[in-house]
Amino acid sequence: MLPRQNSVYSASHGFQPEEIKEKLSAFPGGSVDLLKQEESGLAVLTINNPSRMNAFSGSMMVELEERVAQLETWTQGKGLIVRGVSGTFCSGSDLNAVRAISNPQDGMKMCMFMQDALTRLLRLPLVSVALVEGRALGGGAELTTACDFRLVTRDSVIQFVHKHMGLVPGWGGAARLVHIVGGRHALRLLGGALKVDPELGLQMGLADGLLEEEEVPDAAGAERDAALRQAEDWLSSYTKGPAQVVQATKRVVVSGRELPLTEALRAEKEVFGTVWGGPANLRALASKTKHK
Ligand SMILES: CC[C@@H](C(=O)O)C(=O)SCCNC(=O)CCNC(=O)[C@H](O)C(C)(C)COP(=O)(O)OP(=O)(O)OC[C@H]1O[C@@H](n2cnc3c(N)ncnc32)[C@H](O)[C@@H]1OP(=O)(O)O
Repeated sequence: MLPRQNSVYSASHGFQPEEIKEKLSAFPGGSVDLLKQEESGLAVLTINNPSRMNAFSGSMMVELEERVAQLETWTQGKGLIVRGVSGTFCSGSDLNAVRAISNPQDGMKMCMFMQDALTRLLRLPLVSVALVEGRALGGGAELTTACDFRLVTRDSVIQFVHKHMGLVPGWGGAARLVHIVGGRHALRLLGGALKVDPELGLQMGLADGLLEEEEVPDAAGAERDAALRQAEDWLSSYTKGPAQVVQATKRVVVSGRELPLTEALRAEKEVFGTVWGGPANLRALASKTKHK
């Protein structure tokens, strides 16, 4: 069974998605926008709540899950860029909503909901990039870890501020961070609530690339479009070719990342069977080209 088909939680954990959605929807504001480019197979997921530094309201958490569900069924999808508007990535949960659901029961429900949504985001059979412009704080820092790669701009800061709030990550960010940078660096970032600038991010392996500012003729809007274009160019190196092959590639990596070896090998065999002798394989064999 490929990991993507296993939700993190079930009813036995008290996980009732519809009930939690209803509760979260009581905290409106902002949006999570999805733009799918059918021709290229690239999509952009935008965290859009500028008056709140792109903090996640309750309704935005619900929208995030809905967008992930849309992407889970996108058979022609190959790549995904996650970004925020107005030069900020995301400042985590909306603190107004957090205050209203600060009781243990509601906190656990929000935690399970966001862990499930972000785990499914990372498991998407698309190559995903967090385009980190400006600040990514708290849950926003956790969101960056729910993408395969992180590209940062010169002004970016990723900070797991949870300790300052008497918390630990609740959206799965700690578990993913250990996988990305290792236990020692994860303990430094969480225990010290370190501000990760591009240099530190590249040094620790949290950042996969630095997007240098491009000379652009006019307003900041064009500058941000330049960052998106650079991110798309970077991503295109990994999304060339048929969607079926790109999706199969991500699936075998997800299996290898999450499953014990024997299960990962069996999952790999399953995926291998979907592309062996497939159209792309037969075309490549027919062309007899030597790959550089
Ligand atoms: C599991 C993790 C999860 C959780 O525990 O549920 C969390 O993520 S908890 C939240 C963690 N995030 C934070 O603590 C960040 C809080 N925000 C800030 O530290 C600062 O706002 C900033 C992001 C560093 C920006 O500072 P600055 O440039 O000085 O702007 P302002 O502070 O004036 O913010 C502008 C405007 O945005 C509102 N804002 C910012 N962040 C949030 C937020 N997380 N929730 C709600 N509102 C937020 C801020 O209140 C300002 O609004 P106005 O006061 O109405 O102008």
